[in-house]
Amino acid sequence: MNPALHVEVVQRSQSRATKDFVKEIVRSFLLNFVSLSPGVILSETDLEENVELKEHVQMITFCDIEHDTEVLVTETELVYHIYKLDAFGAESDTMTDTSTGEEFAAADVWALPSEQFHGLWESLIYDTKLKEDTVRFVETAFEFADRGVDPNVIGWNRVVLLHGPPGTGKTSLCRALAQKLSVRLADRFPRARLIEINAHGLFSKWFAESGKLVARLFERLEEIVADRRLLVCVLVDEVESLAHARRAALSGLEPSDSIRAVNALLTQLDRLRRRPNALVLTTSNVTGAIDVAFVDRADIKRRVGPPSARAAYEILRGCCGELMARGLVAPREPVFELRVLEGSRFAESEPSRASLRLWGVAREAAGAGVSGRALRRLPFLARALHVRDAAPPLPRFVDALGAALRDHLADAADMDDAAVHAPV
Ligand SMILES: Nc1ncnc2c1ncn2[C@@H]1O[C@H](COP(=O)(O)OP(=O)(O)OP(=O)(O)O)[C@@H](O)[C@H]1O
Repeated sequence: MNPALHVEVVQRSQSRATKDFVKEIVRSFLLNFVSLSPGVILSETDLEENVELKEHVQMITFCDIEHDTEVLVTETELVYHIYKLDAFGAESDTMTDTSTGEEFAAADVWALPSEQFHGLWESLIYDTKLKEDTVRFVETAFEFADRGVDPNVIGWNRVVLLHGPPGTGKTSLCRALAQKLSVRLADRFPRARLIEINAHGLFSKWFAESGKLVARLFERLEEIVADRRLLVCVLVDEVESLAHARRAALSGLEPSDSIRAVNALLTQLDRLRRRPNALVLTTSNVTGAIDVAFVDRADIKRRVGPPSARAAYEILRGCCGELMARGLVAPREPVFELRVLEGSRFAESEPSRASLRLWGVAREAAGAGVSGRALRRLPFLARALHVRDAAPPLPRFVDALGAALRDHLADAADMDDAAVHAPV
């Protein structure tokens, strides 16, 4: 038997059916298939001919975690995850600065799986198995916690550190990971929350009060993690800012109670990671050692870099698809998958010309180390600045993307220049 294929099923919010019922109708629907392709998503239009599915199911995703290629239904165990999306978005856990009465969002709290993060996982494209490996790491860590494996005997913990240059998708990947875990671990944890701590804010403007704010924030967190059936993912973005704050405090630039506040936050996070239902997710733009002990001990440390040429091509291909679907680039025509493009059959042929040019843009972007964030902005810049007609054909739009990329690179070079010549 092959490794399991995970089938994620989004149940419609208004459906009152039980999970077992939904699983059964999806299972019998999938009996019609001989093989399934990991990564494929069946949306409303694909499901509308089946009356029951149409009523209860919004989307079915075959996850690409274990498999790269098509699998035969008869030879693969299908593992079903049925869930509804939370439509409410984040609630800010606000606190009040007692000295001024001002309100401050110390953390944003999301109920997972959230509608807001739906599709985020699929939208992140890396050439390596970064996403898949990270899920496996965290799942294994929860399995060890479940079985009570002694961390003194075998080194493992539930602290994730994603580090790398800005705009490479670290924060998005943390959110997507929390969402994925809420779906995959639903048997163990029927409910899940993502808590994004506003560490930057806690220690910049609110220094005088930050000790009290940290204490209150963690009192709330303690209440939340006390529920063992709740998965609690705590995200601390730009964790190096904590180390900076502490260093500034130690060097006498900041008042001494702020040292205590930063240390309190670190101690609390350290304590939190020992709770069997908690996961601490951290990101950093600094690649070297970060002066924060509990992060140093993170077992799940991954470097996230700018997209490779292949990943950049996939990102831009998705962008072109979206603009064609919205009628902003017309007519609709295929942008080929890279492996199809690489097959000799398509090389240099008319239908593949736009794709080949897009591949050229992707290679240029990757060669210059353009981030995923900047890549996702290129289509907007191309459309705003480099095409005049309402709906340009794809080849012209791809040329505009190339022009937008060159603008971006020239701007980046200007900024570097300005940084070099800026007064110190
Ligand atoms: N590899 C990628 N694939 C797809 N999209 C990406 C990729 N990298 C970045 N993006 C997009 O770039 C945007 C910025 O991502 P995000 O804020 O998560 O990056 P970050 O690394 O946390 O940045 P920063 O360090 O500046 O906070 C997101 O919209 C994300 O979708």
